[in-house]
Amino acid sequence: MVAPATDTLSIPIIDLDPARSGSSEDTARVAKDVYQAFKHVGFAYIKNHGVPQELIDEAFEWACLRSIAIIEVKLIANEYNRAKGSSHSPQSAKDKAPHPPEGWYHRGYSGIGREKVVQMVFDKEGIAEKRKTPDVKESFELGNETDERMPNIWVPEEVLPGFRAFFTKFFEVCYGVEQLMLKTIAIGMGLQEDFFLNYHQNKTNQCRLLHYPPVEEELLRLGKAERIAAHSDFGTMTILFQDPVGGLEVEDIHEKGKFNPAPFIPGTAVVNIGDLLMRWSNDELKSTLHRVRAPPLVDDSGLSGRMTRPRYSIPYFVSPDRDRVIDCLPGCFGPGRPKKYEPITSREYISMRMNATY
Ligand SMILES: O=C(O)CCC(=O)C(=O)O
Ligand SMILES: [Fe+2]
Repeated sequence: MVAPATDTLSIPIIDLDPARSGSSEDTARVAKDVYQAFKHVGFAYIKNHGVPQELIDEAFEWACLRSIAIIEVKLIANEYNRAKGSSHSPQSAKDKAPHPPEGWYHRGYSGIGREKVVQMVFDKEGIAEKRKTPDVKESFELGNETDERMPNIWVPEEVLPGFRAFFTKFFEVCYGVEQLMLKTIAIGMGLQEDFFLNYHQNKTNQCRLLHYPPVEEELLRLGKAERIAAHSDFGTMTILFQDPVGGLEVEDIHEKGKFNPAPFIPGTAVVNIGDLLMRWSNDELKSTLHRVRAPPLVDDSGLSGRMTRPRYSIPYFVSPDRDRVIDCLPGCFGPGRPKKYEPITSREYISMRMNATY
């Protein structure tokens, strides 16, 4: 059943449960809703997605308290250090897992200002210009434990015991959501149900722990600082868990440049289509621009110098296996509907976009 999130917000809420446990008619109904959402909005909220709430809570606990946040980690780390008689500071813990200099090798910890998300800007000068307005965020990236091209870069076990084991499990559970979504998208598009699954065998996905520290609200509103600038995601789709703070905004499909809030809705994850699936479908499914700005004001007292609350989010980026060629899907081109894009491998496209952000 699809329900609008609010009167003004066009992102539908889709219950995945019938597609998991219902009849083939139930699955077909969910698949139709998923297809409509991605065709008309590019975004959907999914509920009964299959990631238990306790696991999500624990993931945020790691992100907020034990992993990447600076202030909170200090407290935890100090307690931990006292107990262990060791001398790790939280910053040095993060510095023990640094993101490599190459943009494409997207693993490990990136401090504030390290990554600057840009939208289709690839020339050096253009990128340098964009970097003048930094993204005020820090992140930790991890992927499939068996990925040989991009091995994970973990904070050492003795510094953050249990972190690696937890996120290895979390990553696998998210893969289950991915599989269900890929199946419903394929059915919704009239393809064999395992069509996309066959392109996503190697779990070349990426899970990211994002922390946007407090920043002066006015700087965000004036565009002098950004949390994450307007961009489209690169791969097949993104499954995003967000905290209740808010700030995620999605471009209105009918009005370029107008961004609508995508607030936290308890019990849901946000799913959006990435560029590769848009290319694959000859633009039938939309890779919609989105960004993170200041969360909505609770009271607009106009005080300057006011700080925003920190925001945490955990996106799981789904990409096709690296060597697979993404070419226009059957049924998405024909007489009077030419292919809009050249075929490209998943690796080529994603590396090109990633390299522009570091
Ligand atoms: O923090 C968020 O909600 C958005 C993150 C995002 O869009 C991204 O990392 O691509
Ligand atoms: Fe994104």
